[in-house]
Amino acid sequence: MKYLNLDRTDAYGKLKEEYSSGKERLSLPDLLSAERIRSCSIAAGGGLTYNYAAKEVNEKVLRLLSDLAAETECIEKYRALAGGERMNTGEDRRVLHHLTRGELAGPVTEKDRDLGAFYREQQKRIADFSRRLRAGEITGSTGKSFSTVVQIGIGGSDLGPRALYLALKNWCRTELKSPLLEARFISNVDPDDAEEVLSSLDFERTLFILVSKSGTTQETLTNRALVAGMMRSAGIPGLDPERHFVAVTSETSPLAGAPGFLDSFFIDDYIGGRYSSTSAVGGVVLSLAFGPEIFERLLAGAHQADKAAMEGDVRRNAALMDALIGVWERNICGYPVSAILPYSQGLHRFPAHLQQLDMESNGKQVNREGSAVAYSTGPVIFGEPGTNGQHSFYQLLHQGTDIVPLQFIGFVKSQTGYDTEYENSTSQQKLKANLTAQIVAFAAGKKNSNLNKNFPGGRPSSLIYGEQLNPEALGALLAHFENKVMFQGFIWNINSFDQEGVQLGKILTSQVLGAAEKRGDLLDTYARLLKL
Ligand SMILES: O=P(O)(O)OC[C@H]1O[C@](O)(CO)[C@@H](O)[C@@H]1O
Repeated sequence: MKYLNLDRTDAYGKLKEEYSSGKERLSLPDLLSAERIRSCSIAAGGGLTYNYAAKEVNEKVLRLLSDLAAETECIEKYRALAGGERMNTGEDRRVLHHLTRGELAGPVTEKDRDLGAFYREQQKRIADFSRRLRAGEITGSTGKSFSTVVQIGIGGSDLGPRALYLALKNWCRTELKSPLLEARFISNVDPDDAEEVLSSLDFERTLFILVSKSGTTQETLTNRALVAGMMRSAGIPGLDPERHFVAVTSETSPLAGAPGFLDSFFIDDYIGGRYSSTSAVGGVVLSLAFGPEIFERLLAGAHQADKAAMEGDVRRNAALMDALIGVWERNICGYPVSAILPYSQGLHRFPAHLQQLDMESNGKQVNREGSAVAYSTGPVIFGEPGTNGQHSFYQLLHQGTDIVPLQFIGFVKSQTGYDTEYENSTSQQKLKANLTAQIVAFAAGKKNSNLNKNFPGGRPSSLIYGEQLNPEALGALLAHFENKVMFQGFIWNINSFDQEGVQLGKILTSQVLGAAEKRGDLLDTYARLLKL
C-alpha cells in the first residue's frame, strides 16, 4: 500500500486548480435544484440516507475527489485495518472496533486467539449478566433488585455510551414492554458532578459500572473512591460497595482481576476509547438499561454501515463521500470549523461524542511516520440540536464572516409518537419544516439591499436522515461518523488512532498534585508550575 501525504497526490493539485479557476461554477445557489436533491443521495445502512445536494461540489470536483480516494487507497486501507493490520502506527496496535459488530475481512487472529471470538464472548457474558440482573436474579448487597446503573468513566468511556443511552431512552420507553433501568453518568473529577448524581440515588438499588480501558485514569479512579466512600458513610446496614460495582477494562489493566467488583468485562488495546461504544464500554450500560437485544440491534445497524463503507464506488459510499467532501472543504475551501446539527432531541449529546471522535482522532500535525504535514487536518467540531441552535448560534452561521459547513441529521417520525397540533401543524411537522427551511436558507440565501438583512447563502450542508431514530439507525449513524473520520485520516496520511496531545496536561497536573502545597491560590499554583 502507498502512504502519500495529501499534498503529494495528483488529485490535490487538480482540486486546488479547479477551485481557484472555477468558483462561479461552484456557486451553491446555482447548483441546488430539485433534480440534484434527488440524485445526490446514498444509502448509509440502518435505513439512513446521506444527501449531499447542498454541498459546493460539481461533477468535476466529484470526479477529482473520487480520484483522490483511489490515489490514497482509502478502501484498501480500510480492508487492511479491518483485517487486523497494525494501522495505529503511533502505538503499534491493530484497530479493531469494527470487529465488535461483525467480521468485514475474515477472522483476525493473534497467537492463535480469534479476536472476534473474544469480543463476541464478552458480548455474550454481558448479555447473560444483564438478563439475570434485569430478572432480579442478581441483587444488591442488601437483597434488593437493581433499578439504576451509573457509569463512571471519562472521554471515550463516557461520551459515546452516554450519547447512545440518551438517544434511545425515549424510543425504548415507548417501544419496549420490559421495564428499563435508569442510567446515570459520572465523568468529571469535579466532585459536584458526582454529588449531584449520588444525591438522588437509592444506593441499595444502584449498580456502578467503572469503565476505564487503561485502569489508570485519574478522574475515574477518584470518582470510584468518592462513590465507595459515600456508600460506606450512608450508614445502611449490610450495604457493601464491592457488590455494587462491575468493571469494564482491558485484560492488562491494573483493574483486571482486582478485588472489589461483582464482575468484570473486557476489551483490549485494539479498541480506542473514542471508538469503543460498540464494545463492552457501551455494551454493559446499554444492555443493562434496555436489554441485550437492543444493543444487538444497534450493533447490527453499525455493521450495515461498516459494510456499506467498503463500497469502491465513491458515489455509492456515504462515509467515503462525506469524508472526501470534508477534505475538500477543509483543505481546498479552507473552512476550519464544522457543526453537527441533529433535529432530534434524543441526539442532544451526540455532537459532544462526535467532537471527541473527530478532534481526538484527526487533530494531528504529523503524518503516520511522525513527519510534520504542510496542510490542515481535522476541523473544530461543535453542535447542538435544532431548533435550539437556531435561537443561539445560527446568526453567525447565516451572516457571520466565516463559512461553517453543516451536518444536519433528521428523522421523519418522532421517537415517542406523542404530538400535538397548534396553528395548523404538529410539533414534529414544525421540526421537519425548520430543518428543510434552514438547509435552503443556508444554501440559497436571500438578497436584500439592506446589507444587515441580506443572507449571502453559499453555506454548504449535508443531511443524514431516516424514518425514525431506532437502534439500527443509531448504530449506523455512529459507524458512519467513525468511518468518515477513518477515511479522512487515510487521506491526510495521519494516524487517527492515538492521542499524544492529551498527555502533557496530565503530567503537569501530577506535578501540581505532587508538590508540597496544593491548596494555594490558583494564580500562585499557575506561576509556580512554570518553575517545576
Ligand atoms: O478508558 P480510559 O483508559 O480511562 O481512558 C479515557 C479517555 O482518556 C483518553 O485517553 C484521553 O485522555 C481518551 O482517549 C479516553 O477515551
